[in-house]
Amino acid sequence: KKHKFWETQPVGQFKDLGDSSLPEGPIEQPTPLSEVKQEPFNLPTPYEWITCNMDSDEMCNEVYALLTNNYVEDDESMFRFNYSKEFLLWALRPPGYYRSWHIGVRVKSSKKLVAFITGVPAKIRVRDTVIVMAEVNFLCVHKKLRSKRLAPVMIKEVTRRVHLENIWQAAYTAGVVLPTPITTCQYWHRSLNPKKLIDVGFSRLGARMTMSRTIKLYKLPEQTVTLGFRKMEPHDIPAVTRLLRNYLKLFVVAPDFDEDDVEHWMLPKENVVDSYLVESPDTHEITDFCSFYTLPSSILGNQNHSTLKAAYSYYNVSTKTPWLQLMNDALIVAKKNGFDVFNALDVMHNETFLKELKFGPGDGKLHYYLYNYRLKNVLRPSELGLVLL
Ligand SMILES: COc1cccc(CC(=N)NC(=O)c2cccnc2OC2CCNCC2)c1
Repeated sequence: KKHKFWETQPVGQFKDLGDSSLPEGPIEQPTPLSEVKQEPFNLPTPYEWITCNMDSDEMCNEVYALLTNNYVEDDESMFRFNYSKEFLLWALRPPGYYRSWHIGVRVKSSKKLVAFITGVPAKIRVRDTVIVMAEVNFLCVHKKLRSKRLAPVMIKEVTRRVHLENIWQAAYTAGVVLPTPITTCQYWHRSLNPKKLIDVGFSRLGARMTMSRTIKLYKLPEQTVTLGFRKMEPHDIPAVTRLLRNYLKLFVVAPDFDEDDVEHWMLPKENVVDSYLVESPDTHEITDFCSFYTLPSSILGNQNHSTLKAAYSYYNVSTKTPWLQLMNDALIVAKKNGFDVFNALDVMHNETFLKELKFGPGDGKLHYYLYNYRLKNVLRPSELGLVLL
């Protein structure tokens, strides 16, 4: 039976897809906190829950090792996401985070960490309503424990802990189709180091293309071209917040960032997130913004390379600098910082630059989901203003 678990959950069900009588909004009403299950769900006997204190370097190392060896791989199992420790600390400790939402499963006898799931709180606007949701991420079960039905109980446990904080909605993504996507995005890749990408099998040499012709095709200038293009700094937080809030209004689902959020999510952090802006030389107005996060992938089984250094497009705003020029400057700085590839989803206005800047379509899709919130219609990716890590 497909989706045995998801058919028991308050999510849009495939059978409801045609039913326009169902209203947009929460599927289940909040329950009184006294009625939320107070004790953790039962795990199979050999396992126990552990709340992962990411402030502990030892625990952070264990989480890092579990994900490095057991997290998401591409469809051909050639690459595996290799989130860094500093990235995980950034991703899991935003303003207002709950340590209790960093959930591990370990073997009672050996104390070995064998599974993980997380939530972080986020203010997300859906049309005109701002809702505090949990962004659920990093669901990982050790390769040796797959198909033991651990994932459903981990999802129920993170949901229970989210409910205990009086939060009733969540947002998450998956590479697989579950009931029911609010939108399905195509991912795109822009080669920055085409020789390495072809060596490791990420890309293939185009038909009638030589390696030197391919290198030439993807060549980028040494310097950015936009006057006033510079790294974001702390004093830019108010202006970047205004720019982002004004831009994200355009989308049906988007984060409702305040200055504390912008400080955490957008200020440059080495090896984690890069952000640049365009400050008009005469008026000193901040007119444009671009950002990307650092998510390397382990290369599985290649003699010459062990890591693919990938940049992932994050939030970008163009009000004066043309999209093509702004994003080409982002590619230029990414190349200068040693990234091998620049990835982007076809969300927001990204489709305006993807083809022109020589992005190629990836071979997979990323589906977005809301938990306990029904949308009347599926969204186009260009109506989505939310990028999850
Ligand atoms: C290149 O190494 C990979 C290692 C594992 C999986 C994939 C394919 C893939 N599944 N890619 C994405 O999901 C993806 C492609 C473009 C932009 N963001 C993405 O995912 C983000 C957002 C969701 N959480 C993972 C990172 C690629």
